[in-house]
Amino acid sequence: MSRENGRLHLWAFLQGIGFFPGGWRVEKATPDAVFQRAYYERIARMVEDARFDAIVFGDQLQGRDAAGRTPGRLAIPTLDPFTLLAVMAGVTSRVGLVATVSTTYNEPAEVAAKFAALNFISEGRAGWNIVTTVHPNSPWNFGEPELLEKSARYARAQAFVDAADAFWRQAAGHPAANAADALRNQWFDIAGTLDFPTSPQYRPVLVQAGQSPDGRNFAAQSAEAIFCPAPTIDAGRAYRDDIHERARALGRDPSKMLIMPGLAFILADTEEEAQRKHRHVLELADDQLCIEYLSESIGYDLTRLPANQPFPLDEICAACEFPAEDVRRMLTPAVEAGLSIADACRDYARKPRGHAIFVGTPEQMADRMETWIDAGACDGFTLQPGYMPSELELFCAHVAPLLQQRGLLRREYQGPTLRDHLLGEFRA
Ligand SMILES: Cc1cc2nc3c(=O)[nH]c(=O)nc-3n(C[C@H](O)[C@H](O)[C@H](O)COP(=O)(O)O)c2cc1C
Repeated sequence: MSRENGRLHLWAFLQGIGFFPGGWRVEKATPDAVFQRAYYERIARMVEDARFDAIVFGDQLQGRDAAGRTPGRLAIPTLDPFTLLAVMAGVTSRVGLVATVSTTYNEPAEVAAKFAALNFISEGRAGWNIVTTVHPNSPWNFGEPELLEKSARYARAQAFVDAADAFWRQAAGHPAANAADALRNQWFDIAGTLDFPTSPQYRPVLVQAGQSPDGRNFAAQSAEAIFCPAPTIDAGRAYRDDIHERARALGRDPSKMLIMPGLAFILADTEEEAQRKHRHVLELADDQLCIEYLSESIGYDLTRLPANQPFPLDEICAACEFPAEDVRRMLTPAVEAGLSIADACRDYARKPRGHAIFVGTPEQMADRMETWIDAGACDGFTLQPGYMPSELELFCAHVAPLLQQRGLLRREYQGPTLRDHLLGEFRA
């Protein structure tokens, strides 16, 4: 990678209101803005000025109030990523634009065509975070009773991506070697009828976040950038080594895939002030909200249970919608520690989904990022602002310039496409 491109990659994972479940209640938060075009335009310009590689939007296919379990307070909707990214493309010229899209509840020709559109109108800045959908309520929105089993979801994902790739290659005038396979499974038959001009990036950058063996193999096979939760340097290094080993076994060059662990953050001028802000955002998630939050993550209505008692593990595992063994593994430590439901849910809401959390000053955050990069724990970070937009603003204004001064982050983009930002070289 060219030095001018920096050693550290930055992606902004934007979840509407931010990372912490109580974040939308912070005085500086602007939850209403997630419905306004100007908000997305401003964020896109800010992130590009700070020289991020890309902006990413997630994908939630489940009804958040399914089974009456998670009433209104968690139900802040996520808007369609393609629409938001098209708006952002209109006010920027370099930053990458990544939409998360499921391969379990879409069809390849349709998804390939949407990404082709985003890639054209952004002049080669599109990326696809490929997910297989984990929430067990999602199938209800697609007329299906239950989620496909995980290895079947990943097998479908691989065939889906092959078919989409055949579409993009054919559209770019380079029929894929595997086009025949794609045609055989009857998923792909329209690209040949289209006459596309050449795009500066023939297909979107492929992104993945597999954790299970099936998921990691899929990521190692297909992804150019990979998200993961990594709470410590050792966890990051172990994940990166594992993916690199899987990639080598598949004949891929590991230097062509970036490992980007999630990093949530709260910033302030002093460490004490940052700690105070962190405590405040945690306090804003009251017991009721924390119990609803964990309820949604395991697919079981914990609000019906006495909050001052421990989890009745057998009762929950017999009825929860997520796989019982995963839920048992997740809740057992709290039961063994003798925690009440309220305390365990509060703990969970403090560290959502196992991601690393940084609380401190811009200088400390730059130090920490540099340490992780130097230790080979990652190639960059998928940043998840503690709440929006103020924490992202602080990062762009104060941490990004420090990273640039240290030669870690590009001062200028080296090329026009998202793939250029990842690899520091032009690859058509
Ligand atoms: C940073 C990050 C963001 C993710 N975003 C989404 C998302 O928006 N939608 C989704 O269905 N899954 C999302 N996932 C879940 C992954 O796709 C994946 O299912 C998860 O990491 C577990 O891996 P496994 O599928 O191999 O078990 C995300 C994971 C990570 C680490």
